[in-house]
Amino acid sequence: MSGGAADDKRFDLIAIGRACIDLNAVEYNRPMEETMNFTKYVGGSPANIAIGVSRLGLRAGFIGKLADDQHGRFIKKYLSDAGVDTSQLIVDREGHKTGLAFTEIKSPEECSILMYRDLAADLYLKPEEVSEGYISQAHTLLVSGTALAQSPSREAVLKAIQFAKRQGVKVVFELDYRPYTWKSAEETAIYYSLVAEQSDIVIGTRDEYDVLENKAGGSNEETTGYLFRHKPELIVIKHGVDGSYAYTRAGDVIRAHAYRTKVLKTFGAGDSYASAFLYALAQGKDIETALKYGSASASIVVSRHSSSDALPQVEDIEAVIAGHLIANG
Ligand SMILES: Nc1ncnc2c1ncn2[C@@H]1O[C@H](COP(=O)(O)OP(=O)(O)O)[C@@H](O)[C@H]1O
Ligand SMILES: O=C(O)C[C@@H](O)[C@H](O)C(=O)COP(=O)(O)O
Repeated sequence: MSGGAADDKRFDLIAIGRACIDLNAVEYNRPMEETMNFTKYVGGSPANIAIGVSRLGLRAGFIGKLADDQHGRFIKKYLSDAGVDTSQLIVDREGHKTGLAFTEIKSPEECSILMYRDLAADLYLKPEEVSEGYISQAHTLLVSGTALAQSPSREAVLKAIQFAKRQGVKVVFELDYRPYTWKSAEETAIYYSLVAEQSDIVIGTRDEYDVLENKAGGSNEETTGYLFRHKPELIVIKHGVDGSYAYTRAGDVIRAHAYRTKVLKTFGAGDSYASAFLYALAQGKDIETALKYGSASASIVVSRHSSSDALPQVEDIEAVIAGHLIANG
């Protein structure tokens, strides 16, 4: 994955999946039952990642489906203003709705998300709405695991991956597991492993890899031993505030620490991490540096209110890395 001056590609990264609305509690340190005010932001993991890489200077596009309503139009404008190409954002004509995520900030350690995703428009993206020509214009296709939860979005994503492989576009799989939309653990593991085995890079938390492998308490060694028998060349496994590891097919293991910060809430960490990590790789930085970019970006976002508006600029990330305050280090 690389950008650069003599580049015949139009995009560094195209993300596929959901673009939704986050409603983040304005009153902190309170249960949802007592929260009266929420601020509206664009949300949805792949949308956040597209916004994140665009804010860092990469050329990003998005493939997805939006509700034909005020929320859908808000999302499209926000993505477009953030520099993300929205030409492949299809407007739903069948009455489906924008997915909503209400966030609860009980304490900096205790956050949760209450999702309203019945009939969410993003899950109705159809295979015939995915363009091979569009995907061919990117270095990287970023796939979100949640988009595999239901048909026809599932088939649309599988087709996008087929196109990417045919066009020599790298596939990055962000596991992005949201239990709400899946029917069973077995179903999730089948589709997660199917896609992970075909991807060039896989990014997820330790818990998400356990979902992929349909077992509890798995180890990074078991996960990498399994996935390196397939396509992946790089596997990133995140362990929350305890940091993260990158494993390469060549056998390197690189550890990154989390950066210490004043945490407001924990959600948004994963999307900011993925966007800055992928940005750094696209800039040709080594994996150790890319992990630092991801960790630094996440430390910034967990100290701010949103997961999208809060995504940082390159200078903010580099200032954190230069400041070098490591959590649990
Ligand atoms: N409390 C925290 N303080 C600082 N950085 C954090 C904190 N929690 C997570 N991070 C950073 O965000 C990264 C991703 O967090 P994690 O919780 O594993 O992912 P996700 O948000 O996808 O569940 C971690 O590897 C770490 O660098
Ligand atoms: O992914 C969603 O639909 C909600 C997100 O927009 C939300 O901000 C969030 O939970 C981000 O999660 P994370 O980056 O995986 O922590």
